[in-house]
Amino acid sequence: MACHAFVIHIAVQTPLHSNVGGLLSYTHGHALPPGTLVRVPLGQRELLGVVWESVPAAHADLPAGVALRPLAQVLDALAPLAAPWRQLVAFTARYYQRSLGEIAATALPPALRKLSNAQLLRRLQVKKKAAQTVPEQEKLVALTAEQQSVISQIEQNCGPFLLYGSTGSGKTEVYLHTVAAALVADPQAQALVLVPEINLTPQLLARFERRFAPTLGPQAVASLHSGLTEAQRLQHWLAAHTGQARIVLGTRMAVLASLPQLKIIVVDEEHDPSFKQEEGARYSARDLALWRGRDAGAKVILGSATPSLESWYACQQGRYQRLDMPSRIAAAALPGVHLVNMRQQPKSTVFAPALLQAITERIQRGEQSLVLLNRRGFAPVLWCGDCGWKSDCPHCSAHQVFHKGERRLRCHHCSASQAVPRHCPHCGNPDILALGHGTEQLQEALEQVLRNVQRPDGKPARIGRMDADTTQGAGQLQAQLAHIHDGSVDVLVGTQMIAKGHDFRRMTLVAAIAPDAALMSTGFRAPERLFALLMQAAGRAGRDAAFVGQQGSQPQMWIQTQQPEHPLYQALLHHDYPGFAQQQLHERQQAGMPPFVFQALVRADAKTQDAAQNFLHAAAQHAQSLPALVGVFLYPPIPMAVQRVANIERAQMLIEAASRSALQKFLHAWQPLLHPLKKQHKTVVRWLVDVDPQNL
Ligand SMILES: Nc1ncnc2c1ncn2[C@@H]1O[C@H](COP(=O)(O)OP(=O)(O)OP(=O)(O)O)[C@@H](O)[C@H]1O
Ligand SMILES: [Zn+2]
Repeated sequence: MACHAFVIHIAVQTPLHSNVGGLLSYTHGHALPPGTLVRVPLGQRELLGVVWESVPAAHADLPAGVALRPLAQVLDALAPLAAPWRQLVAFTARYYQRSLGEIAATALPPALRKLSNAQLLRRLQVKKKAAQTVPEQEKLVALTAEQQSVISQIEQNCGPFLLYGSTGSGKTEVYLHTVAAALVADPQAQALVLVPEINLTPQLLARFERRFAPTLGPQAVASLHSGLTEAQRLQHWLAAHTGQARIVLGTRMAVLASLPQLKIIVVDEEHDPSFKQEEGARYSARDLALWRGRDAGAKVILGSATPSLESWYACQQGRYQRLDMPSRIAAAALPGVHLVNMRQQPKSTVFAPALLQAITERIQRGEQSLVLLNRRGFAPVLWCGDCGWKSDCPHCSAHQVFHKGERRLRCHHCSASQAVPRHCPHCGNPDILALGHGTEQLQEALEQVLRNVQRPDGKPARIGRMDADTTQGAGQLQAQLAHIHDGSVDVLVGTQMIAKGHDFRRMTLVAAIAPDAALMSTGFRAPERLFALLMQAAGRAGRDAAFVGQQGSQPQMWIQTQQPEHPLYQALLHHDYPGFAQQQLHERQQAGMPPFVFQALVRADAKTQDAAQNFLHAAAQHAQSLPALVGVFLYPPIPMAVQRVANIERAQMLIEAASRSALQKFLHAWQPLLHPLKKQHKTVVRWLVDVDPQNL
C-alpha cells in the first residue's frame, strides 16, 4: 500500500471525445509536483502526460471498486512545466471546448512522446555542448522619429498595443528594440515573436539572430514551426523550456511553448487568418497571445498595416493602445493605385495591354514586378463544350484543378488526383477546354508575351512562380526567395503567400489579376480579407526609396476589376484603411456580426447530409432545456459551403450571443450533452465546436 500512497491526476490525450474535461488518475509512491512530465499506461499503450495534481490516496474519493494503475515512468530529467503554462493550457482547453490532455499534447513536441527519462537527460546534455557559428553583429540603424516615439510609448505603458504601421514603415525594427529592452531589463527574460506563415520565419529569424546572437550566444534565438524535424522541434522546445532560448520565433504553434520567463510577446501581421488553427484544437494564436500576456504580465504588441477589425475596434473601445507609424522608411511613397476597368477590355483579356506595357518597362530597367492571383494550378476546371462534362471531384462537391506541368487533375480539398483525360470521358470529344486561370497559366502566358523583352544585361526576362505547388520540397521556399532577392527573377507570379511581410527591395509594380472573385464570396469576412490582401500586396512595391529614385521609377499597384467603383477598391485607391474599417464596422454593427456579437459553430460530418443535419437538430433540441440558453441564439443547421469532402457530408450550425461570457457559459453546459448524442447518431463520423470561427 505504501508504494501507491498517492493518486496522481494526469492530463493525457485520450481518444477524441471519450473523456471531456480529461484528467486520468494513476497511483504513485509519492506526490509529484504539478507540471511534471510522466508516461502512463492506457490500454495497451503508453502515453505522455502532465501531472495536474497529487492527492493522498486516503483522500482521493474514488468510486468503489476502481483499481488504478501505477504511473509507468516519471520524466524528472526535465523541470516541471510552470504554473503559467498550465494555466494557459487550462484556459485554452476551457475556452475552445477541448480536453486538457489534447491541448497539453498539442503544446508539447511530438518527439517527447518517445523518449525515456535517460534519453531525455542525454538530449539536455548534448544540447549544451552543441557549438554553432555566431553571425556577425548587424549594424544598427538610426531610428526614425516615428519608431522612437512608438518605442518609448511601449516602454512607458502596459498595453496591449496595436502597432498600426504602414507597409515598409519599419515595424520589425520596433520589435527588435522592444525585445532588446525587455531582455536587457531582466537577464532571464524571454520573448515570443509570432509570424503567420512559415515562409516568413527564415528572414525574420536571420534578422533576430544577427541582432541578438553576437551578445546572447547562438542558442539564444530558437524557432518553432511545422517545417522543423521532430528532433529540431524538440531541441528548440527544450531550449525555450530551460530558459536557454531568450527569444522564440515561430508560427501559431509557438504560442503554446513553455516559456517560464516570458516578458514580451509580438504578433506580427496580427490580422492574418493563419493565426487561427483550423483543425483539431481550433485556437487563435493571436487571441491566446493576448490572454497569455495578461496572465503572465508580459507586454503584448500586435502589429499590422491592415489590422483585424476585432483589434481596430478594441482600440476604439480603449481596450488596446493604438500606436501609429504612418510613414514609410526614407519617405518612400506608397504605390499609386491603378484600377483597370475590365468591362472596357475585350472579354478574353487576361492582362490589360497597359499593364503589360508597365511590366515590360520595368523589366527593361531592371526592376521587379509581382503578379498576384489567389489560385494555384493551371485552370480551376476542365470543361467539354459538347456535352457539358466538367472535371468534378468524384469525392467532393468541388472541381478538380488542372495542373498542366504534372498532367494531372487534382482536388484541392481531398487531394485525389488523376491523369488528365485526352478526350471527354463522357462523349469522347477531343477538345476539352481549360476554364479560368491559375498561377501556372499566368506564368506560361507571361513567358509567351514577354519572350522578346530583355533585361538591362541583354538577357531574356525571367518569370518565376511561387505558390504551394512550387514550395513543397525542403529548401525550395528559401531558394526561391533568394532568387527574388538577388534579382534573378523579373516577374514573380504567385498566390497570397508572396503578398505579405516580405521586404523585396527591387519591386516597383504589383498587379492583382482577378481579385473580384473574392468580392462575390458569401463570407462576411471576405471584404476584410480582400482589402488586407491587396493592401499588403501593394505594400511590396517601392519599399526602397533610394532604389526607386535612382531608377527614376514610380511604384504602382494595378487592379484589374469589373467593378472599379466598388467602395473597397475606392478605399484602396487612397490607401485608406481607417475609412474602410469604419465602413465595415458600421455594416457589421448594423447586421449584428462580430466584433459586435460572439459566435461559435458546431459542425457535424456524416455519411449523408440528412444524418449530419439531424445530429445538429437533436443538439439544438437538447439546448432548449438549458437555463444557459438565455441570450444565446441558435441558427438552423445548413450544409457547409463545400458540402462534401472525401465522401463525407458536412453541415454546420451557427450559435450567437451578445456577450462572450454568455456564449461560453452556454457551450459549457451544452457540450456534455453532445458527447452521448454522438452514440445515438451512428452515422455521424465526427462533430466539433469551433469557437470564434473565422470561416463562415
Ligand atoms: N530606422 C531605419 N532606418 C533605415 N532603414 C530602416 C529603418 N527601420 C527599418 N528600416 C528598413 O526599412 C525596411 C522596411 O522595414 P520592415 O520590413 O520592418 O517594414 P514593416 O513595417 O514590417 O512592413 P510590412 O508591414 O510591409 O511587413 C527594411 O528594409 C528595414 O531594414
Ligand atoms: Zn476531392
